[in-house]
Amino acid sequence: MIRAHTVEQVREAEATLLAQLPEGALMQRAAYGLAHAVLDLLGGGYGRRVLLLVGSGDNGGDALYAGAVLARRGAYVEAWLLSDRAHAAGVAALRRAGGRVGPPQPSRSWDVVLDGIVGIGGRPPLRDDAAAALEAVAGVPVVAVDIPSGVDVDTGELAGPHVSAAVTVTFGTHKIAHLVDPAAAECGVVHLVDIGLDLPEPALEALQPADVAALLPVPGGQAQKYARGVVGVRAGSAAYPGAALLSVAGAASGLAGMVRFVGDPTVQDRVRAAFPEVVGDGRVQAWVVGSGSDDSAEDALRAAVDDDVPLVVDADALAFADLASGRPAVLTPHAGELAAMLGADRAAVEARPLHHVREAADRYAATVLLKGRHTLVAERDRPVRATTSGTPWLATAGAGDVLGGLVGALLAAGLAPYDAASVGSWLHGAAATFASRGGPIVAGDVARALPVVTAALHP
Ligand SMILES: NC(=O)C1=CN([C@@H]2O[C@H](COP(=O)(O)OP(=O)(O)OC[C@H]3O[C@@H](n4cnc5c(N)ncnc54)[C@H](OP(=O)(O)O)[C@@H]3O)[C@@H](O)[C@H]2O)[C@@H](O)CC1
Ligand SMILES: [K+]
Repeated sequence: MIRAHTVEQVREAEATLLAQLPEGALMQRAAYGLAHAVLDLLGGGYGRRVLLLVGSGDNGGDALYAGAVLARRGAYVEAWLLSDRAHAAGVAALRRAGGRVGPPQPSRSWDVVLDGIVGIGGRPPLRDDAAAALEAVAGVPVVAVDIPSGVDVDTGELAGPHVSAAVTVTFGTHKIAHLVDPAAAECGVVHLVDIGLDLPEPALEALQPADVAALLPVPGGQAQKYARGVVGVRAGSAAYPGAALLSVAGAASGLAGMVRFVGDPTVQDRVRAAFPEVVGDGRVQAWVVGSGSDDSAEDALRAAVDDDVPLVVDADALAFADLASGRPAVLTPHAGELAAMLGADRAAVEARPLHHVREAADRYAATVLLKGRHTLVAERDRPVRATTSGTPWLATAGAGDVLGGLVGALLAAGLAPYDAASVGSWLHGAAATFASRGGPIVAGDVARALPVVTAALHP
């Protein structure tokens, strides 16, 4: 599991550890980890040209000490101090190691910039001098120290000019901005340096393959189809038959024992032709409702709610999500749908996805899965789960229908809504990555890749 903590949690853990260690020890751990990540990125130190952007806090201190390590490895290192209160011992260490301190020489070109402007002590927006420094080095790859300066650490929101990093080297634990967009998209590859912090329950987490493998219901030797769970799909319409086919494709991933389909008769024929294993109405352990349902969405959701089993509420049915409130249910909006559910603007949801997904989980008393580059799953009193599997090629028509069906299958198989949503989202992203191999995909490819990706979890 990748765990992310708030600034306050990190500060508390840091204080405990600082009291037990000699002065400066934590910063030395951080700086060594940082320097080695830079050496990895550059393929060595000798002859490389490194510019440090140094603010007034310990984030700048990390950059200065890492700069000293790099200078001792033969790099040419210059520190551009953005404050006259830069970390004094760090400045002295860099000078002793042969680094130069002062405004950068205009003619010089840089292999890498270390962003030590602000870390977890920064309060966006960045000050003008810091923003001007970033402009001056535009185009040079940046390694962000702890956090790309200018992003909001605890929310993942952006506020004005900020660093776009190739690599972010963070310390002790991930921070929320490393996992939540739009900030997460500015972090590049995130590298965690263990500095020995003892941390509480995280504010946010991201499942890793081993977590998904542990949560996934796997049939035992005595399994039979009904006991493995039956998932029902109420989706599609004469106008949108494809949505039904893709929802069923996700549901028929093999993770539940059986799939039922209920819907428009013409759509039903097409579903049966494409999926001979799918049967008609009857008892289910979970319903998936809404994609392509057009104006039958409300009736379909009411019928599903009457069965009193866990639900996936998707697409057209989200307009009636109140019906699922307080029930075991996963609501699966994209940003536009979530905006409509909350009476907000789509742009506001995209700028503050974490805030809005939490608000929806609270308002609807349900599990809310907000689709996006890093999908978020929120439920009251639980850490939000961010999905980091996936590929940009997954932004394709019908992919959401497959996801809804898949989450429904996991609910039917016995996972609680929070786990079904986050495990389903992870598998969906992993299947997309597998199917894509770096190239374009369609939604059906994602569904077809699900069994392979699932099998790979239990080698
Ligand atoms: N926690 C840990 O376990 C460990 C932490 N470590 C490191 O310490 C870092 C935290 O250091 P920190 O607390 O000194 O704060 P930091 O992020 O350097 O910035 C604060 C300074 O920035 C300034 N400033 C504020 N807003 C600004 C803005 N918008 N634009 C421009 N400037 C702004 C503000 O200046 P002032 O307002 O006082 O002028 C303030 O003094 C952490 O991220 C990690 O790198 C590791 O060494 C070891 C383990
Ligand atoms: K930084």
